[in-house]
Amino acid sequence: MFRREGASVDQAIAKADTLIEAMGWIRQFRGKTTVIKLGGSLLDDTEALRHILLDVIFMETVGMRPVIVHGGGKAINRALAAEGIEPVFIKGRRVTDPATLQIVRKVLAGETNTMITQEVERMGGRAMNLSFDTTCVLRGKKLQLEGEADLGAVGYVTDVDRHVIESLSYTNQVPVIPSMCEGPDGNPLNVNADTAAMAVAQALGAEKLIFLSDVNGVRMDKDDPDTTIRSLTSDEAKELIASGVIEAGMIPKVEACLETLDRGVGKVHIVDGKLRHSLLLEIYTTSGIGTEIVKQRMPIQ
Ligand SMILES: Nc1ncnc2c1ncn2[C@@H]1O[C@H](COP(=O)(O)OP(=O)(O)O)[C@@H](O)[C@H]1O
Ligand SMILES: CC(=O)N[C@@H](CCC(=O)OP(=O)(O)O)C(=O)O
Repeated sequence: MFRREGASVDQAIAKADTLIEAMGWIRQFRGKTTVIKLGGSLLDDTEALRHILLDVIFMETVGMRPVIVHGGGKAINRALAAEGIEPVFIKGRRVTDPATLQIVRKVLAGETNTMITQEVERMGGRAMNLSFDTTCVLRGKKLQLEGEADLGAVGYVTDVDRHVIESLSYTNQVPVIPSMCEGPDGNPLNVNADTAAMAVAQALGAEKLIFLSDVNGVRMDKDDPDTTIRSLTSDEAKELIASGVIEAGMIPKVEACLETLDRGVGKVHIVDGKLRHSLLLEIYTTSGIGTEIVKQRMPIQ
């Protein structure tokens, strides 16, 4: 005879309660675009990546419109080392000579882009790679940092083909975009992935831009997770860059946040992608997680 187990019914009710609780924030973000920047620091961690992509598939399934922009700095460094090429960075940007550019293209627009897209599909989602080599959606110009040496084939995005990206979102596919753009002469330029994500978020009028990295936000001591700063204003962030507290790969990330805020987005978050379900936590908790950067702090009433 069939007998219901009390405990399993209770569990099922708890799960149903969770779904109902989620309804508010699903409604809030349904039909809205969230740009997720996936740092190369995370892409090596298969478990973390799997959980992030599951969150992305969930978001897409409930009608949010996630768009992935990814880097791959660590994988590029490995591929360069295999060829005996020493990486050189200026203010967090890779100096990109022709040999380096070839490797960046193979790793970013080729291997990494394909791997993320295939992983989404393998887990039951639908994704489309919008790589420089397949469907180019980012165009730009060569970047020259003020007072710094020539960076080579490094660019910044000036034009985003939002119609291609949106048409994928509207047909329930997750666009996956590597951080390279086409220069004015039709040749590829290497773009820092944080700045590429910023450009995409602005062009799409995204509701949110989330930087997923391997750290739980901006820290006073970059090696000490207990020194994470929960909230920073633009001015405070600039001071931390000037004083050297924010360095290396965190510089372009924070600069991208500042520029996004300057264009009218209310808040940008830097979140630890290794924390399980960090994406969903970021979206449905009021205070968010990681470091939030705001233009100005609201006065306490
Ligand atoms: N003040 C800081 N707080 C946190 N991380 C920092 C800070 N300054 C430098 N970093 C470094 O920035 C790294 C994140 O940037 P990056 O390596 O480019 O990551 P991603 O691949 O996610 O873009 C961290 O792993 C950390 O080593
Ligand atoms: C110009 C420039 O620096 N391009 C970056 C692109 C990849 C990237 O930004 O990857 P992360 O997100 O892992 O840092 C590079 O070559 O490393």
